[in-house]
Amino acid sequence: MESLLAVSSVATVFFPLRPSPSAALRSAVPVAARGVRCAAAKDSMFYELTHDEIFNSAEVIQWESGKSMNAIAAAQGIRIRRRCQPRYPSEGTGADRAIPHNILEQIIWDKEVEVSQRKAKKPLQKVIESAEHAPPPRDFVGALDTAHRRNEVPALIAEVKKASPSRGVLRDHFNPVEIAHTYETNGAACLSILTDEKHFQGSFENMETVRNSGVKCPVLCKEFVIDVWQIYYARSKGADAILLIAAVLPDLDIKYMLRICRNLGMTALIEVQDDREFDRVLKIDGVQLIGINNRNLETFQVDTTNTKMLLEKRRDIIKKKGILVVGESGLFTPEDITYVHNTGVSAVLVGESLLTQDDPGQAIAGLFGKELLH
Ligand SMILES: O=C(O)c1ccccc1NCC(=O)[C@H](O)[C@H](O)COP(=O)(O)O
Repeated sequence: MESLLAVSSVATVFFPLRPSPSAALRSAVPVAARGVRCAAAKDSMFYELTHDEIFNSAEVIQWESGKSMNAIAAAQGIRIRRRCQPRYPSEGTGADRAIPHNILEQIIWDKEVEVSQRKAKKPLQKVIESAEHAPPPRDFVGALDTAHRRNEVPALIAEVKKASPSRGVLRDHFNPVEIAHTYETNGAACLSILTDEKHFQGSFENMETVRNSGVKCPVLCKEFVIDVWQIYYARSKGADAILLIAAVLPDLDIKYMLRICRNLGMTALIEVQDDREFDRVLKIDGVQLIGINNRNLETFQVDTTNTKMLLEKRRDIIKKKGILVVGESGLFTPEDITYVHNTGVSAVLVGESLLTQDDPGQAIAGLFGKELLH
């Protein structure tokens, strides 16, 4: 344990934005070290990681042997770099670090600044305490599964987003509560609510207001998670599920964040976009829900054949593990829905094609070619 505590104090003191060797470990240790004694922390943050889980982790061994966060991530095929202060000369400080390579990297760099500011205002311990007073979490996967069986088409996760980097403003008159209610009335199984302010014009306030407005659908916090603080914060605002993006998070972060979600009663929707990410995620125990994004978050290109290409090779393992798969992005017509359904998805995540219609809820029947039943 000593070694871990030492590691943690280095990370905490010198690299406040550094989310590694994983955000998970760095966040875990200070909580324990500061003697947080609330139930959530006791159950999920520290005490549940066994000695073997911590010390057999290849990532920790790499980290302790001097590899940087970005080097560990790159070894897993992750191209998104963290803009933490360099710890080793090999991380570089040159011009290549000053300019993000793509929009996802820009979003993550902005998120590092945002999260550190939010944490300064409301430290983890306070957020954990707030999460204990949130409304009880709802069963996200159960709602999808039930809706899928009932309607014999993929269950709908209907997205509430005002704008996106690829499309700009989708809807001038944007009332998240109104949109959420019309989605629910017209058969959405779950809601996805963008919380990123800078790039999507979303907010945690939107999500909290919708969750407290009388909707019954479970709510996904559509956020760019880089730190466990965000998971507790999302729960404190009523989220039932949260997005974890494999293109951004190394395996150890995903494992640890999954564990935190489980202990909070939340579902993690783990998003993949290519073969490598899919295979990484399938090796992680306890994954219930995987989203295949048809949109390449680095180039914005949308290609619905991505779902088919990735799923057809992995049907057996998905079935064996009982994982529910969500087809995400770029779905506009009943043919698109049938196409991804035939590839094996049980749910779809749809934003733009609904939000650009006068009544996003009524647009659901047009998208599916029939009305969805509750
Ligand atoms: O939508 C974007 O431009 C975008 C850019 C960078 C990162 C994420 C982005 N979108 C998140 C999503 O994947 C979508 O909001 C979601 O899957 C719904 O897609 P759509 O139906 O195409 O709005």
